[in-house]
Amino acid sequence: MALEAIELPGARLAFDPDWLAAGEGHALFEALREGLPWERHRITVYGRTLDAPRLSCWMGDVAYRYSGTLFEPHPWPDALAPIRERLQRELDAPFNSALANLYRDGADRLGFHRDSEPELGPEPLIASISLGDTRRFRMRERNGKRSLGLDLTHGSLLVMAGATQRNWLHAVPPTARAVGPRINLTFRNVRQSSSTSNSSAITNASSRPSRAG
Ligand SMILES: O=C(O)CCC(=O)C(=O)O
Ligand SMILES: [Fe+2]
Repeated sequence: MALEAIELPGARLAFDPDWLAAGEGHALFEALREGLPWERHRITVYGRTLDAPRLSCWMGDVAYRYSGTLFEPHPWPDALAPIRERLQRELDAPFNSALANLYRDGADRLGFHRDSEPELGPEPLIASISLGDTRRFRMRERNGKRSLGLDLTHGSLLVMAGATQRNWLHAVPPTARAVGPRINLTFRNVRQSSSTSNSSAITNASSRPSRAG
């Protein structure tokens, strides 16, 4: 299948449930699960510092600040090179960074947040690849009542662009269903000039009820 638009007011979304062939996705899942230096990030929410309820790994070419912490990137693993190249080619956009999240079971989660760090620019293009067990992705309007649920299946690609981060929040809620591990990769482009400077990003990030979820 190809990328198809998902109609949502004030957002630009596209989804391809089969972006990666199943076998390629399984090989990538195993390579990343075994090979990435998974960490439990510390996150600051409303002034409190907590362990994130999932494992993460920040990769790429530039440091990145969120929820009050500056993350030095890990180098790109070989397994991601063809994925990054294909995304850049197909979406005609650069991606100098990626955040990997490992949801070990249904208790691991990500609370409602926006990917609205200033370093991503006003209309970030974010390419989100899911591997492993399916988890439900939730979107909720920031200033309205509309919401959307989307099953992010193995090998799928979700693209968030345009005003999506301005108008919508997103989350991966916990589930009581028996689910196995899931890896999500969000490819982003971080502007180098502001990513290493000043504290406005910290203030901005720590006021969001974001990553603890
Ligand atoms: O796991 C997902 O599908 C979403 C990840 C996400 O929103 C993020 O890393 O900012
Ligand atoms: Fe996000």
